[in-house]
Amino acid sequence: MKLFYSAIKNLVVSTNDDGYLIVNKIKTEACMKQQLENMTYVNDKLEDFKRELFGKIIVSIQPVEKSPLDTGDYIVAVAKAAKLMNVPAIRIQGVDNVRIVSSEVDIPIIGIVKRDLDDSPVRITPFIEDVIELKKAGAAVIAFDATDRIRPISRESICHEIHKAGCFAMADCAAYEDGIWAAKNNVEFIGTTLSGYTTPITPLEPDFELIKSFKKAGLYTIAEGRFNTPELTQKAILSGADCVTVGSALTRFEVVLEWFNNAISK
Ligand SMILES: CC(=O)N[C@H](C=O)[C@@H](O)[C@H](O)[C@H](O)COP(=O)(O)O
Repeated sequence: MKLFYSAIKNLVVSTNDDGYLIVNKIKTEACMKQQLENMTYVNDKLEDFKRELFGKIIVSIQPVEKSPLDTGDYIVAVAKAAKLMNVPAIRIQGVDNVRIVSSEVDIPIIGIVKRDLDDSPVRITPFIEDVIELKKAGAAVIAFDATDRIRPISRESICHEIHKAGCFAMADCAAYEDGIWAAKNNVEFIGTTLSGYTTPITPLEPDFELIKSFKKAGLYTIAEGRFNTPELTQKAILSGADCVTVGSALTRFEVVLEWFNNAISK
């Protein structure tokens, strides 16, 4: 990721693969022009993508595990339907699923890998290898757990690796501080994904206060987590979200069926 490039007189300041600053003398004017073009290209791509997402629904396609619907065919079919409905991006779990969807559907993928670790509560994209494999599989954005909890690899390293791979990063946050940390680390997209999932009890409602505080801090905010009705997604946008990710309500058949069953058995 060449986002950090900047030209100062006849010097180019960049970061190497390990995140260290390197200062190079510009040999020719053409070289300087190329560096600036690279920087502009990445920034333009980001701004275009942010505009495409703005005010829209991202669809998270993560079927219930071990369900008959937990198949590549189902995920691809939903991705194709999403594309036909002009959905600007989809969120996919698992390297194989990202690979099959990216080979069959032309739609930006926010990729994640979920793992259940013995020694850490962090589940979403905990390892460097996950980042590398998601990139290879075709993810445009890689989301990761951005909470400050015990974890195998630091969130700084994960974030650095995502940018090094040439992908945009999305921080799955549980609290305001996570979003601020992410913004300081040049994370492009800030999500409310983990709010309510780092505490013993998950509230029924989504976290509208977190959306408001992210927006107030000037962060590009993706509302995610329990936006189960059109009314809640509308309230997310009115609270300042740039876009909203919906998963269960659109793609988890068994979960939705249970909502209906619970309603009539009361
Ligand atoms: C907490 C966690 O692990 N969330 C996951 C993140 O990828 C998914 O299980 C959710 O389905 C997704 O965030 C969309 O949310 P909802 O299904 O509530 O619309």
